[in-house]
Amino acid sequence: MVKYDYDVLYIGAGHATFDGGAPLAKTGVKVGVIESGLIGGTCPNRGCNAKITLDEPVKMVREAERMSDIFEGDLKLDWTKNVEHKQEIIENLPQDLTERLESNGATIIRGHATFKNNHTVIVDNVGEVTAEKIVIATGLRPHRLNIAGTELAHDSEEFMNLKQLPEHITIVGSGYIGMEFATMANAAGAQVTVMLHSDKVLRDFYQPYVKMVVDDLKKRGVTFVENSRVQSFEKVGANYQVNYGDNQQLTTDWILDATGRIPNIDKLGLDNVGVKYDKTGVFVNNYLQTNIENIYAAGDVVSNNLPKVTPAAYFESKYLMKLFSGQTTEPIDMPVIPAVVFTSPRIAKAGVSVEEAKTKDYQISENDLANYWYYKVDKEPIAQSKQIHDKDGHLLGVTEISDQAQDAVNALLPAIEFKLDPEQIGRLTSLFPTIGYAAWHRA
Ligand SMILES: Cc1cc2nc3c(=O)[nH]c(=O)nc-3n(C[C@H](O)[C@H](O)[C@H](O)COP(=O)(O)OP(=O)(O)OC[C@H]3O[C@@H](n4cnc5c(N)ncnc54)[C@H](O)[C@@H]3O)c2cc1C
Ligand SMILES: NC(=O)c1ccc[n+]([C@@H]2O[C@H](COP(=O)([O-])OP(=O)(O)OC[C@H]3O[C@@H](n4cnc5c(N)ncnc54)[C@H](O)[C@@H]3O)[C@@H](O)[C@H]2O)c1
Repeated sequence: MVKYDYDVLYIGAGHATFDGGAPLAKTGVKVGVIESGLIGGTCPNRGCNAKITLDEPVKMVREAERMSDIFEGDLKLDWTKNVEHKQEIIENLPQDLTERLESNGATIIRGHATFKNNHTVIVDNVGEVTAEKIVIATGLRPHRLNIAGTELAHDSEEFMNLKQLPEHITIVGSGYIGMEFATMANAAGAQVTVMLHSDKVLRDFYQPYVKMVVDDLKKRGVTFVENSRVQSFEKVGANYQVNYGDNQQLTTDWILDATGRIPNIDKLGLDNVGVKYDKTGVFVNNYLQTNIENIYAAGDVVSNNLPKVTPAAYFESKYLMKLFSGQTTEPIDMPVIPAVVFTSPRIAKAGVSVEEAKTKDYQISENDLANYWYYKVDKEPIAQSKQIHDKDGHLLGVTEISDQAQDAVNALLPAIEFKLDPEQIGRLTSLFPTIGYAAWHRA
C-alpha cells in the first residue's frame, strides 16, 4: 500500500531543488516539487542569469573605454534595449526547467506550501500533499527597511525590469546587490548615491580590493554616504526624498532597498511541526536534516556561514539526491565554495582568506597582474591577486581583483579543493594564452 503521495517533496523550485531533484526523479524516486512563483526560483529569474545579462554590456563599455585609443567613437549603453535583451535570455528558463523536472519524472505542484504535520503540507488551491521526506528549499526574499515610506523603495528584481533608467538612483546597502547594481546603473548613465549602514562595503571581501572598486566608482561619479542612518522615504512631487543622518535630505528619482535578504520561512508553518530555525534560516545537521527526522533543508534557506550563492545550493541539492537515492550514507562534505561580486572590476575569492592567512604560518604572494602581459592585452588598470600557500606549496586560497577574476579563480579551484601538491599542479597544462594560464602567475 502506498503510504504517501511522494517519496520526496521539495518546497521551492530553485537551484537547491532542481539540480538534484531532476536526477533524483530519474532514479525512480517519486518526486514532487511545490512552487508558488516561477520555476527556477531566484537565480535564473531574478538573480544571477538576469543580472549577468544586464552586466555584459557594462563590461564591454568598460573594455571599450580602455581601448579608446584603438576604437573610434564612443560606445553608449542603451538601458531599454539591455533590459529587453535580458528578458529574451531569461523568459524561457522557467519552461526549460519545468521540462527538465517533468521529463525526468518529477511532478510540479503550483501554489504556496504550509506544513500541517511532518509528512503533510497544505498547498493553496490544491489541498493536502503528503510525502515520506520533505525538503525545505524556499530560499530568501528581500529584506525591507522598517522605516516610514519603505513601500516607496524597490528591490533588485524591480531594478532589473526598469524599462527606463531613472536619472538619479539611491541605493541603500553596500553588499553584493548594492555594489553590483551601483556599477550597472552608473555605467548606464544614472547618477548613483550609495547609502552605507556603516563605513564598510562588501564586508566579506578583501577590503583593500573593495577600496579599489569604491575609489574607481567614486571617480566615475558615484557618491558613497557612510553611516547614513536612513530614517524615512517621502514622495515629494515627482521625486522622492531620502531623510537620513542628522536631519539631512537627498532628492532622488528611484530608491533601491539592498539591505540584505531574509529566509522565506515565516508563512511555512514550521512551528506546526517543530522545525527549529531563527532569523538566519533553518537549522540542519551534517546530513542537511532538520531536528525533525524526515524534514531536510537545502540552499539559501539554511542557517550556516556559507555565502548564499548558487554553487552552495547546487552542491547541497546534488548531495540530497545521492542521500535519497542511496548513493551515499555519508554526511555532506562541502567543497570550497567560491564567491564573486560582479562589479567592474570583479572581486573573486576561494579558500583561505588573506585575513586568515595572516594569522597562520602561510605564504601570501602579492601579484601585480596589471603589469603582467596577458592582463595588459585588455589594458586592465586594476588587476591584482593574492595567492596563499602552505610551506609545502599547496595552494590554499586566492583572492583576485580584475575584470576576469571569476575565471581566474575558477581555474585555480581544483588545486585548492583537491589540495594538489606542486608536482600535480605542474601537470595542469592550461591552454595558452588564456586566463586559465595567466591565473597561475605569481610574484
Ligand atoms: C539579484 C541577485 C543576484 C544574484 N547573483 C548571484 C550570482 O551572480 N551568483 C551566485 O552564485 N548567486 C547569486 N545570487 C544568489 C542565488 O540566486 C541564490 O543563492 C540561489 O538562487 C539560491 O537558490 P535556492 O534554491 O536556495 O533558493 P531560490 O532560488 O530563492 O528558490 C526558492 C523558491 O522557493 C519558493 N518558495 C518560497 N516559499 C515557498 C512556499 N511556502 N511554497 C512554495 N514555494 C515557495 C520561491 O518562490 C522560490 O522560487 C543572486 C541573488 C540575487 C537576489
Ligand atoms: N554575485 C553574487 O554571488 C551575488 C549577487 C547578488 C546577491 N547575492 C546574494 O544575495 C544576498 C543578498 O544580497 P544583498 O546585497 O542584499 O545583501 P548583503 O548582505 O550582501 O548586503 C546587505 C547590505 O545592506 C546593509 N544594510 C543592512 N541594513 C541596513 C540599513 N538599515 N541601512 C543601510 N544599509 C543597511 C549591510 O550593511 C550590507 O552592506 C547575498 O547574501 C548574496 O549571497 C549574490
